[in-house]
Amino acid sequence: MATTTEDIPGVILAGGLSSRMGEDKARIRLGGVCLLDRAARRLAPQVSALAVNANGPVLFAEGEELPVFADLDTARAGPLGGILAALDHAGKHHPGASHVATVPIDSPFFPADLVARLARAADGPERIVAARSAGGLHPVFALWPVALAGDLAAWLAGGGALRVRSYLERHQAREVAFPPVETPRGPLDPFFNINTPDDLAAAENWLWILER
Ligand SMILES: Nc1nc2c(ncn2[C@@H]2O[C@H](COP(=O)(O)OP(=O)(O)OP(=O)(O)O)[C@@H](O)[C@H]2O)c(=O)[nH]1
Ligand SMILES: [Mg+2]
Repeated sequence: MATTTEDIPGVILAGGLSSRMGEDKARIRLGGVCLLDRAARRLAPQVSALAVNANGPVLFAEGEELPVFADLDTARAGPLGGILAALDHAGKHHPGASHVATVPIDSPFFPADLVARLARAADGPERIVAARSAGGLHPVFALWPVALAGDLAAWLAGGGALRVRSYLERHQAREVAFPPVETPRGPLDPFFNINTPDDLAAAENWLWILER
């Protein structure tokens, strides 16, 4: 099976607490554009439909109204809670889709060929495929089989580890390696992640370098 991107819906994971940032990361601006709009712009051309997982109000600065859904359980289960909600959403709204693509809200430079390359590595309807770079494994940048919705729900309900990595190991996920982005100031990890105000300042700097 080589999954094509023709029927892979995408979900932006924005359901976290943003505690290290101190304010909702979906709303903070990078180069004048809020992170939610940046993620949507980058993921939209790669997927068949786009939606947002969030546990609070969502504001679309660019006027685009995307479907928004919360975690199924009010107990915070970390990113896996958002991924389960994404599988549930896909099962209801995209019955032909075998996989859902997820990206986090806080990594604005992710590859334009992310979903296509992950999809090429999906060799079966129950295969999870996650992204890797020189910085390590990035388990929230992944393709998730809709068929695993029940298994993931049971794993979380049964007290399974909340670490996404543990779930990937359980299912022998495949990994796809992505190269660094070459810039005049050296290599940039395409999965650079904004968790703190310092990270945001560093991202502003990378954006300036990339847009020169
Ligand atoms: N749905 C959902 N998503 C989550 C949860 N926790 C984290 N995420 C998402 O998982 C991705 C990685 O999250 P982190 O950057 O580690 O955590 P965060 O909650 O955003 O920020 P911190 O509170 O500073 O750790 C982001 O896309 C988050 O929105 C959760 O409990 N539920
Ligand atoms: Mg993060």
